[in-house]
Amino acid sequence: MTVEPTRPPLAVTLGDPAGIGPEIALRAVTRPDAPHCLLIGPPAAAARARDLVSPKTQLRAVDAPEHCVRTPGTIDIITSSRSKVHPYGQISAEAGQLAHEAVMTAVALAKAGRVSGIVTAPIHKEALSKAGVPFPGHTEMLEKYSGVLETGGRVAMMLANEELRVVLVTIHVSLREAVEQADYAAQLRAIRLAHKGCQAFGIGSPRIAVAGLNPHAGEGGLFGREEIDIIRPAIEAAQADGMNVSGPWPGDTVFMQARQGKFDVVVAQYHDQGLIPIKYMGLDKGVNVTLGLPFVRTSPDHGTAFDIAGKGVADASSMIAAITMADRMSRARRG
Ligand SMILES: NC(=O)c1ccc[n+]([C@@H]2O[C@H](COP(=O)([O-])OP(=O)(O)OC[C@H]3O[C@@H](n4cnc5c(N)ncnc54)[C@H](O)[C@@H]3O)[C@@H](O)[C@H]2O)c1
Ligand SMILES: N[C@H](C(=O)O)[C@H](O)COP(=O)(O)O
Repeated sequence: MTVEPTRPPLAVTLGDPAGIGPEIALRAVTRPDAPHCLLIGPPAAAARARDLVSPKTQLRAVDAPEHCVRTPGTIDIITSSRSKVHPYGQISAEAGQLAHEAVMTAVALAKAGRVSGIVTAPIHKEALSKAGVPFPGHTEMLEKYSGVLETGGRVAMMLANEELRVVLVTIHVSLREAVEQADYAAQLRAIRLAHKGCQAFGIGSPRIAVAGLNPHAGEGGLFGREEIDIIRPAIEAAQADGMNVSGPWPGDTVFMQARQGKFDVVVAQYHDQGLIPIKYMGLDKGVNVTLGLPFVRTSPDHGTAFDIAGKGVADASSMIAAITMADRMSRARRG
């Protein structure tokens, strides 16, 4: 039976063709209970993944989301013209370029409201860099391509599972740069985006905890003054704006407290401070959400896993969770 879609599909980009992205995407979108999805990526990678995880599925090339028809056993795909097969597990400029192209296509469709949101399979940052793409990851790319920067906005990375939500003050930079970048404006921006992001998840007045930068949140200045000079003033400004925010809390215990229910979200100062607690709870559970965009974007919480690509053993749970969350968020946005 063919069902005419009533709302645009979710765009699912295939990520780096040398990684597990195509296979987890195929596994996720061919589930019987999956929402309507449109794949975007290189045709050879899609066909190889289909052969690996869902050989009976037909891939149908379409040139626009409006031409998608939801048919059991068939998945629509917008393909790039090139169809070379990339060896699994190898960093290459061409694979990075193909991954980048898919994201650009998806963003253009999302900005025009022609897809309900974007779910991105993992890209390899070194491949992206080899391809000359001047962004370390999707988040920075989406901030630029979405037009958010032009309107004076910024985005933030949130990672969430069923027990914990984390928003980062700084993302893909060295630890040294993270300390430099975690200034007053960055603190306030992350707090505000965490506040709005939680509201989008239905939490009216989210309890936001801000983690300190230094051991024991600086221990009154004994281990650094960032908490006193930068983080606390930003928290006070956010409180004056009516947000339910507290801290700076010691980073080694604040995630445990949030998981126990004391906070709805933790604002973490740098990448590994925030993502280790989430990933340690299981790569199968977390979802990466970009806050501050004019459209929905989610992603699994893991990378390209070159070590297992093509072996058919990649766990698609996080990809499935990312698609489920994007579907839920896009329905909530549409009302
Ligand atoms: N959303 C994204 O685009 C995204 C997210 C994280 C990392 N990355 C990038 O991916 C590349 C590789 O990163 P990494 O090696 O640090 O982390 P990784 O998440 O790719 O792999 C870490 C370990 O977890 C395992 N693993 C990951 N996903 C799995 C899955 N679905 N099923 C079973 N096992 C899984 C891998 O086999 C590996 O042993 C890097 O370039 C990194 O920046 C991209
Ligand atoms: N920091 C993310 C993680 O570790 O899961 C990852 O690198 C993906 O980031 P983007 O969504 O910006 O590609």
